[in-house]
Amino acid sequence: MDSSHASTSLSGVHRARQAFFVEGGDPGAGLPSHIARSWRRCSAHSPIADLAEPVQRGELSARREAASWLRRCAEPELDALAEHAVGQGCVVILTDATGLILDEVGSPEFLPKAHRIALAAGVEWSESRRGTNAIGTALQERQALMVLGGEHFLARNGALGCAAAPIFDARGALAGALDVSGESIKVNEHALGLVRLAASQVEHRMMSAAAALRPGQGLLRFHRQPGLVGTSREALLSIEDGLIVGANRRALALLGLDWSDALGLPAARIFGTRWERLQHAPDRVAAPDGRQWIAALDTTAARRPVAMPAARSVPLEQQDALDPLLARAGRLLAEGLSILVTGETGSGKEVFVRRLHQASRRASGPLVAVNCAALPEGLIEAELFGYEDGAFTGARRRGQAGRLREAQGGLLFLDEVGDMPLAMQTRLLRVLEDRVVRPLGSSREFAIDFDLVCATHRDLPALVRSGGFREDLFYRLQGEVVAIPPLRQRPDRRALIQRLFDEAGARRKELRLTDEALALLSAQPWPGNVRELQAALRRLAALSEAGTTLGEPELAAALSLASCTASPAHGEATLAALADEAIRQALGASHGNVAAAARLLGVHRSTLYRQLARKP
Ligand SMILES: Nc1ncnc2c1ncn2[C@@H]1O[C@H](COP(=O)(O)OP(=O)(O)OP(=O)(O)O)[C@@H](O)[C@H]1O
Repeated sequence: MDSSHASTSLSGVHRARQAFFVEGGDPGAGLPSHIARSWRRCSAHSPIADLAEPVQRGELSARREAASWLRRCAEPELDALAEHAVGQGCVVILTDATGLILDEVGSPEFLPKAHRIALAAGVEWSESRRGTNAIGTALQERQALMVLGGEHFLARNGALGCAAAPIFDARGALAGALDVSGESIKVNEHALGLVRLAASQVEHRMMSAAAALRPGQGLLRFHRQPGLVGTSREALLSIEDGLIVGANRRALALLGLDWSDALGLPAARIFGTRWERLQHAPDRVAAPDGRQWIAALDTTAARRPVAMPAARSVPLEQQDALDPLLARAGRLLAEGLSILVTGETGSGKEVFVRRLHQASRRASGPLVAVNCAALPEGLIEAELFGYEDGAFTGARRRGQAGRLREAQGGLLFLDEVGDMPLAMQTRLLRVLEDRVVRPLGSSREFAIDFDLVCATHRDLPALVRSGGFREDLFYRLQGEVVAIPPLRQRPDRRALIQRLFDEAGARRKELRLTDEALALLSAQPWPGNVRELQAALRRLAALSEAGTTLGEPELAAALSLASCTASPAHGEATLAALADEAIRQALGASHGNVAAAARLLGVHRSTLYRQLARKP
C-alpha cells in the first residue's frame, strides 16, 4: 500500500471507527472486508484486556520447544527479513499457531516501542487476546494481510502497522505466522509481499525436510515452468502408497484444489500412472486431463542417510496422551536399550517412532525403516545386510550397503518384525550382539552403531511359544515394550478427533461438531484406529456444506457408523465381514495385485498383507 493509499484509508478508517465503535453501527464500505469481519468477531468476544502479560519464562521455553521444528525451518527467513526490518525501523516476529510470539528480531530503535505495547516474546497476539491485529487476524483468516493504524481493534495499538502471513503444514494445519511490524507508515504492500514469500519458503523447507525424514514417503516436485522445479517456488506433494498425504500451497494453487480435496487422492488421478517412474531429475509429464507438467520425484531421501539441518529435538506432531510414553522410551533408547512398539493396525506406531527419532540424541542421523512384512523373503537378507558386487547376477549387479549400514549413527526401525523369517532372525541376532555386519558375498565386516526400534501388531510372546519367533531375539529386542493404545481406549481421543477433523478441512470450511457428534465419534470401535478415523473425517469434511454444525443426523448421513448402543462384539463382527468383502472386491478389480488393491482400499500395503494372512 503506498502512502497516498494509506492516507485515503486513514480517513476511511476514522469514519469506520466512528460508525462502529461510537455509533454502534456497521463499519461501512471504507474498510477492508477482513478488518470489518475481525472487528465483528472481536466485539462478540468477551472484553479484550488493554494490557497483555507475557507467559512465564518456563512456559515460553516449553512453547519454543514444542515449536522447535517450525523455529529451525524459519530461521533463514527470519534472518533475511530482519535485514529488511532493521533498514525500515521495523521488527520481524515468528509466532506459533496460537499467535504466541516465539522470536522477535529487528530495529533497535523500534524494539523498545514494540515492547511498550507488549509486542514481545511470550505474549499471545491472537485476536481473542489482542483484538484485530495482523498476527491474530492472519491466523484467523488463514491469509496474509496487513493491519494498519486505526484498523487495530484496540486504540492503544493505533500507531502500529503490521503485515503477517500464516504458515501451514503439509496437511493444511496452521503451524504459526511471520510478521513485520513497525510504525504504521513504514509498513506497506512491499512488506506484505516479503512476509508472504518468506512464509511460503518456510513451508517449502518444512515439507521437504519432513519428507526426507519419513520412511516410505516420496516427494513429488513439479511446476509448469521447468526453471522452477528444484527451487523454493516449486509445487510439492508428499505421496505415500500412491496417495497424496501432504501438499504445499503452490501445489494446491496449480492444481486448483484445496487440502481437503487433495489429501487422500491417488497421485495417478493427477499425473497418470507415469508419476511412479519419475526420477530425481525433472522430466515432462502429460496428465490425464491434458495438462503438461515438469516433475521430479525424490524417493531415495528416506533410504539414504539424511542430514537434517542441525536437528536435535523436533516434535513434529502436537502434544498428546502418548507424550509420557515417548519421554520414557527416549530415555531408555539413549541408554542403548531397544524399544518394541506394539499396537493395532493404524494406531500410530510409525508416527510414534518418527517422533521418538526426532526427539532423540540421534535426530541428526538417519531414520531407516524396513517393513519386514512387505519384503519378499528372498530379498530381505540382501536388503538388510547388503551385498557385495557380483553377489547377484542380472539386474542387481552393483553392490549395496544394506539398510543396517545405512542406519549408521541414526535409528533403525524394523516394522512388522514379527513377520521376519526365522533364518533372518538368527542372522539379525548375531549382528546385534557383535555390532558388526558382513554383506552377502563379502569377506569384510563393518562396524554398526544405531538405535533400534521394532514394531509389530502380532502377539510376539505367543509367536515365541509357537516357535515362530526366537526367544533370545525377543528378549534382545524388547528392552522396553511400548504399547500404543487402540484409538477406542485413548483418553485423549476427543481432542484427537477434534484436531484431525480441523486438519481434514473442517477449520477451513468452518465446520463444527456438536458435543453429541463428538461423543458418537469417540464411542466408535474404530478397528482401523487413527488411519480409519482420519479417512472418515476427511470424508465427513468433504461432504459437508461450509459453515454448518454437524450433529448425529449429519454424521449418520455421511458415515456408516456403529450406533452407540450396538454391542462392540457385534459391531466388530459386522465390520470384519465388510472388510473381507471390500478386500475381495479390490483384489478382483486389481487382478490380484496386492499393492494396487491396497491403493484402492486406501490402506497400507502391509495392512492388506496382514489381513490376507489372517484369512483362512
Ligand atoms: N497422533 C497422530 N496425529 C496425526 N495423525 C496420526 C497420529 N497417529 C497416527 N496418525 C495417522 O494415522 C495413520 C496410521 O498411523 P501409523 O502408520 O503410524 O500407524 P501404524 O500403527 O504404524 O499402522 P500399521 O500397523 O497399519 O502400519 C497415518 O496416516 C498417520 O499419519
